[in-house]
Amino acid sequence: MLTELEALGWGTDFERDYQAYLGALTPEEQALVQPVRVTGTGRQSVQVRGAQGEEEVQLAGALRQAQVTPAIGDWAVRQDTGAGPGRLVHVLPRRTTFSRAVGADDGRRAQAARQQIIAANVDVVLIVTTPDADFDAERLTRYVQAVEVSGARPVLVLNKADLHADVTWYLEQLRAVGPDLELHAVSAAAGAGLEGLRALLTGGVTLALIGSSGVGKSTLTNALLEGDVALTGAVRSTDGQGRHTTTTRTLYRVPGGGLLIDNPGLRDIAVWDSASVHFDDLEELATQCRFRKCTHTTEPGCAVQAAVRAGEIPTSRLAAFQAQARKRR
Ligand SMILES: Nc1nc2c(ncn2[C@@H]2O[C@H](COP(=O)(O)OP(=O)(O)OP(=O)(O)O)[C@@H](O)[C@H]2O)c(=O)[nH]1
Ligand SMILES: [Zn+2]
Repeated sequence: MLTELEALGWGTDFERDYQAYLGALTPEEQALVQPVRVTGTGRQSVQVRGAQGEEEVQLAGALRQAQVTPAIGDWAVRQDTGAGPGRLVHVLPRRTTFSRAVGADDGRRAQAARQQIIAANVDVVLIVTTPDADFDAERLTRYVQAVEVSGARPVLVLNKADLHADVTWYLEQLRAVGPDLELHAVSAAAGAGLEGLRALLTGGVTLALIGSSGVGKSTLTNALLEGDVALTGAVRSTDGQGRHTTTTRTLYRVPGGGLLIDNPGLRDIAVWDSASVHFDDLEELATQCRFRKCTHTTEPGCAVQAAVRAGEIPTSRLAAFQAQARKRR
């Protein structure tokens, strides 16, 4: 049996970072905090879920000052405030991130450009396509690369398989896109082939869907969630000062297990900028390399190479990390 936190995607990596955070607190302070996952985001507040259930919380002043913006899927630290809703005091390092540059072309200083995280800690991304005029193997290859760079695992899904008696040609094309990738042919509308996708959602796996408009992402989401959600659930509530607030919940628990993020920004893969990915996990690992200026190529005692060899980090993600580091030098 999974604990409530594990069912939300909690694991040893987050536990380690959380313990490190606790280490800097007094025992009195430690007693006031719990880990929570961000399930919805709004202008002034975020929706979180932890062992105690779901709640809307405010950001601590220190987080605002540091311009830390919790993203959907983030693991964060909630602190009791004594009365009323809690507040978020810390965001744990992200394992995977999808981000895009914002503010770069709004006519103001280029330095004002910053990264907006679209989603954090996604484990598996379904790249959805259809056996029709939308099918484009080259575009699918770019999707696969973008997903690998984020640190998540891409899975190919041919939806609307019911459109043809025989989809063999499409499946062959998809196999060529990623010979090692898991591949599923489904019909979301007919509910066919969904067992294979449900099998991906064991434990606390977090899934997201991408693909062009009209390939059936909403239909697939509804099928996986068994119509169990008020889709694009706007959560209206009243904060500690009696103000009305709205957060948009986009991380859902799937009835049979696992979690699903359905986020408009994530759908719009056209705006993804792989040069702007964050590498919190790799930067943290690099602090354990024997040499401070390790390039993570052939140095002995390289913690990053060790993680790649252990299969914890995809090679493509390390390559993207090194390319970004070269640009900075
Ligand atoms: N034949 C067939 N049609 C499907 C299937 N799944 C979805 N559709 C239809 O395809 C159309 C688009 O489906 P959506 O789920 O809205 O697609 P989407 O990817 O969410 O589109 P956006 O919201 O624009 O990104 C709808 O008319 C669905 O009924 C399927 O398995 N077979
Ligand atoms: Zn190294």
